[in-house]
Amino acid sequence: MAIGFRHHLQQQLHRLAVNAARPFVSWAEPWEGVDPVSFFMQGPSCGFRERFFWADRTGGTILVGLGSVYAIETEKADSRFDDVEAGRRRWEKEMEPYGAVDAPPLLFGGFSFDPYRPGTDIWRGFPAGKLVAPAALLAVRNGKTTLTVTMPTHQQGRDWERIGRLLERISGPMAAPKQLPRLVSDEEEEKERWLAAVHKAITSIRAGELDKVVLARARRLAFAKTVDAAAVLQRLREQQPFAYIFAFEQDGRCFIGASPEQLVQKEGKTCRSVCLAGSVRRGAAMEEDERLGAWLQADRKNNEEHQFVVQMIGRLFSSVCETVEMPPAPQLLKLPHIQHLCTPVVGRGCRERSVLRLVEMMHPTPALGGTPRDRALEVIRALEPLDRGWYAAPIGWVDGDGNGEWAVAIRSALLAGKEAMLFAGCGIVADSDPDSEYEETNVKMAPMLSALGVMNDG
Ligand SMILES: C=C(O[C@@H]1C=C(C(=O)O)C=C[C@H]1O)C(=O)O
Ligand SMILES: [Mg+2]
Repeated sequence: MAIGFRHHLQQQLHRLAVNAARPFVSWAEPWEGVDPVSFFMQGPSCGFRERFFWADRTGGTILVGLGSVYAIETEKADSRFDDVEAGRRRWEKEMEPYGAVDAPPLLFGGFSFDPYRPGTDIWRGFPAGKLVAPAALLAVRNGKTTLTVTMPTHQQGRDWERIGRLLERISGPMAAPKQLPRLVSDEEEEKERWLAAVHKAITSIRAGELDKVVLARARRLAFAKTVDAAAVLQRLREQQPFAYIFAFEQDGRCFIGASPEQLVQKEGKTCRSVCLAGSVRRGAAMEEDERLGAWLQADRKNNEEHQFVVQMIGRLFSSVCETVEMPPAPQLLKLPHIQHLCTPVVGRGCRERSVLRLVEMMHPTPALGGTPRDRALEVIRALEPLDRGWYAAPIGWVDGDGNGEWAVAIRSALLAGKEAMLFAGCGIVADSDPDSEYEETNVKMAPMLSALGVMNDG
């Protein structure tokens, strides 16, 4: 079956390439029975140096990409969104899609949190902005799986060889992801220093210098062996069913996570977002859990944290959409380790053509930066010693029409060889208590710790 399929694909692409008027062609073909994580796993052994994984909150859309046939990368802080959007438009013109119409080729991408802050070596390969068109894309939508292969028309050799290998391997018996290695060290920023930074932020807020700022901290884990991204991905999929599961890997460095937070989705003229801020842990028994949830919904400090996000996203959607709908009071979003205040927002009659424009306007929302935005970014630069890299920044995909979905890359870790760097932050407002905020960041690291096999929470 694999040989027949491979031949068929190659013939289609060859025929298209010969007649194509544009520099790239793609062919999409239904391809049932392939597991997305197994597909992801095959990347390195087939010679692909880039891998991408995306599953939306419902698990209804799963996108897995291997390789890179077209990439847009920018380090320009002032123009990064323009650069990336210009690259997307160029892509739209240079690309001829054929085959199954419901599976168009797309670009995976990500941005750094703060391009004005000098980057450190740990985030090598993760620039201020990047979009990549994979050579092979596996897409699961509405229960149907398709493979889309994208090739430059002038030269198909190297990537074609890799795809041939991929088709061969994926039809054979599947290996399981590697076992997770043993933890050998665990370092974090000194707790007292972080608490002092939070204390300073509270003082500035009470002095009226700003309303809210999000401060983050990191934890560096070292393992006895290399951490297999596919194994972590598999566990995240099992353990975090209502989160966006994402992975963005290049040259063996993989940024991975399970984020509950949608930044923005655009589908035609409809756009959606979720305001997420205000948190408490889950209770051990149902009664305690409900009590904590009711406390969160009534708590003034958490509601204040939340309202800054609602105001900003509501205002922004109103400026680009004809109508905006949102519930009058926040709902509870319950995840395995944590519960949040949550306000979904829907905008109709959106005037922007590309989701990337919406990403640009929205990042960073007060859920990850603060209010007012510029003042909060200054406070983060002054008080946070961390290089956030792509943590707390937009990650997602866009297609040739400008539709796509982006999440905020939180509950995440950067995997590099035997090391994993975990990140978590929390919204500081006038009524914050440093010790409770510290505890909140611990709860937010639990999903990644559990996926890495470091925390056993059954
Ligand atoms: C910053 C993070 O989470 C954000 C902060 C929240 C809060 O402070 O209550 C809640 C959800 C997220 O918007 C994180 O998980 O690292
Ligand atoms: Mg909070």
